[in-house]
Amino acid sequence: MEYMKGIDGLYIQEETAVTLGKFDGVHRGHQKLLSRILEKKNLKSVMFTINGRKSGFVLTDEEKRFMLEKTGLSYLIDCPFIPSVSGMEAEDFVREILVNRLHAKSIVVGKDFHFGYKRGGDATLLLWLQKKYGFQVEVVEKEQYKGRDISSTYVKEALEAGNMELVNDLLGYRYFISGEVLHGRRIGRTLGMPTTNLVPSTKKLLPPNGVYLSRTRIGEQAYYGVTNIGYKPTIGETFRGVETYLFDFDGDLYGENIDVELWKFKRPEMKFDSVEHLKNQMQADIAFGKEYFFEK
Ligand SMILES: Cc1cc2nc3c(=O)[nH]c(=O)nc-3n(C[C@H](O)[C@H](O)[C@H](O)COP(=O)(O)O)c2cc1C
Ligand SMILES: Nc1ncnc2c1ncn2[C@@H]1O[C@H](COP(=O)(O)OP(=O)(O)OP(=O)(O)O)[C@@H](O)[C@H]1O
Repeated sequence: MEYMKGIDGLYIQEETAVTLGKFDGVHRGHQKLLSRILEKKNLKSVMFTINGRKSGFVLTDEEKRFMLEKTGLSYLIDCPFIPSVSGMEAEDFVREILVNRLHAKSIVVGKDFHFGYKRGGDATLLLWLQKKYGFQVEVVEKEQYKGRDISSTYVKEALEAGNMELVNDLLGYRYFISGEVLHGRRIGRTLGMPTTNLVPSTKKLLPPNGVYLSRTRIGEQAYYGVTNIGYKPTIGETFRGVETYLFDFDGDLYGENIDVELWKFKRPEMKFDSVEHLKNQMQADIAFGKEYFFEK
């Protein structure tokens, strides 16, 4: 997969099948569009992403790239929402970008897709322009879950509520947090519970602080465990971290990149009056997690 940022110098020689949108989270609805462009074997597949926000993403840019890399997508275009793009009239965008620079022969969008200056363009306009510019448009019905259209907004609502089962159903894969394993204060070790600490990107949208049942991917391996998200109020930390106790793991992970999938919310993070009480609660969390993963 080739990654391209911005539209300066943007040019793809080959003929393409393009899908357009924000694509935060690459949820099940987005995946439907993606599979349509990937089906067109005689065309290169292009995901044209455009997003104006600076933070609060279900997937960070790196995580999105990691996910899309595995799908066989040919090109990922990351276009900032700058005036030279957002100010373009819809048809100008189609002609200048999609036709002249990307050689789009197939365009796939969801039913409610809007683009161009003041969201002036939509799927109907694209259908209208098919003949004039020699491409074919496919307008995809919205993928639903329990009677509601799946959208990034829906995923974010579920995430903010800590409803990981719903988040994961909407995404069609398990929500995860990527990062490098850093050194904690090494108190975990003295508690008999060594943990992996990572500090997520400030752009990453996290569920509420608390303890979650998790599965951590490390290269080709995966380990079940329990993860605490928060500031560790008992010992008082200055940053919001993601800390995981891995079941049945013994080794050194400092410096490794890991992906922590969150499966289920267990309890909110709490401030304990002693480290001993915290330790007892952590042991109870671990016992709960082991029962969930290994005895269900
Ligand atoms: C499963 C689990 C649950 C935790 N729950 C809490 C909590 O409720 N309150 C808290 O202050 N810290 C909590 N922590 C964080 C501990 O304070 C932390 O693991 C310990 O102090 C070691 O930190 P260190 O890795 O920086 O040495 C939890 C950690 C884990 C792994
Ligand atoms: N549930 C869905 N089913 C099919 N297509 C979808 C679905 N959701 C979005 N799309 C399409 O995927 C593309 C990217 O969508 P985009 O990320 O911009 O919106 P969204 O997922 O609805 O998020 P938001 O809630 O931020 O509007 C658009 O073409 C959109 O119409």
